[in-house]
Amino acid sequence: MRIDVVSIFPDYLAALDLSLVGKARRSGLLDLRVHDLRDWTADRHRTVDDTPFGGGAGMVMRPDVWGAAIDSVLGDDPEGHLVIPTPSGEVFTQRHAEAFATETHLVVACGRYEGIDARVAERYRAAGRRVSELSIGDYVLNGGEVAALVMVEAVGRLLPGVVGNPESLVEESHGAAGLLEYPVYTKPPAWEGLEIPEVLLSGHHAKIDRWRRDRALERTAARRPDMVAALDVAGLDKHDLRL
Ligand SMILES: COC(=O)COc1cccc(COC(=O)c2cn[nH]c2)c1
Repeated sequence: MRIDVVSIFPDYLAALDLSLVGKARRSGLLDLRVHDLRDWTADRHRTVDDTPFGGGAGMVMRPDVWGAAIDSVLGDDPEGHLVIPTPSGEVFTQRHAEAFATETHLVVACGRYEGIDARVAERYRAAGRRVSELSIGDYVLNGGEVAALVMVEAVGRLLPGVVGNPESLVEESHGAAGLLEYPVYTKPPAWEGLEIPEVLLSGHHAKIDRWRRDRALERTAARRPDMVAALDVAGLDKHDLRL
């Protein structure tokens, strides 16, 4: 899989040289290329922004510079999917990460200032290309780079061969079950006077699985009522629903 990230702060993406994503790059599983948007400017000052039509504070990123950059990294690849992190986007979820991990080419455009001229997304949609404007959460960042790090990590770790034990990808928060993760424990069995739940020492796997599912349901109900609403109730037996 190829991912191109375009930013005026390419060094921000240096973290992607580390750990699992870095390993995936070095092993060739992930072809990640980071680009400086200013390489596509045509003026001496390498200008990427200008004042907003209609007035208002702040600056808007120019469509001509972004168009040149995206054309260059998308090339004539019909599979290329343009992803634009933005506070006003659809929420990026594990479902998006799973879908993106099956694709061949993502281009992530990192906006700054007040945003990218809206005609950029419009132009690529009109040209029949897939364009996704995605938010990583309800807060405002100074630019799309942090969101790009989030998305590249969430997608990269799902690529076959990146995570040593694929089993560890299955039983996860926001996984297919749509529940939050249950609490986890390791040695020592007693720490600061705190014990671990007895059932986890029982070796009784059916009871352990039930205990974990109950804790996941409890946590999801307490912390993410929105996820409970989306639960496939039909998939839960009466025992689960007693919570
Ligand atoms: C069409 O899209 C754009 O213009 C994007 O422009 C901007 C402008 C400022 C900041 C950002 C970064 O995204 C977030 O802040 C963000 C994403 N998720 N949660 C917060 C992007």
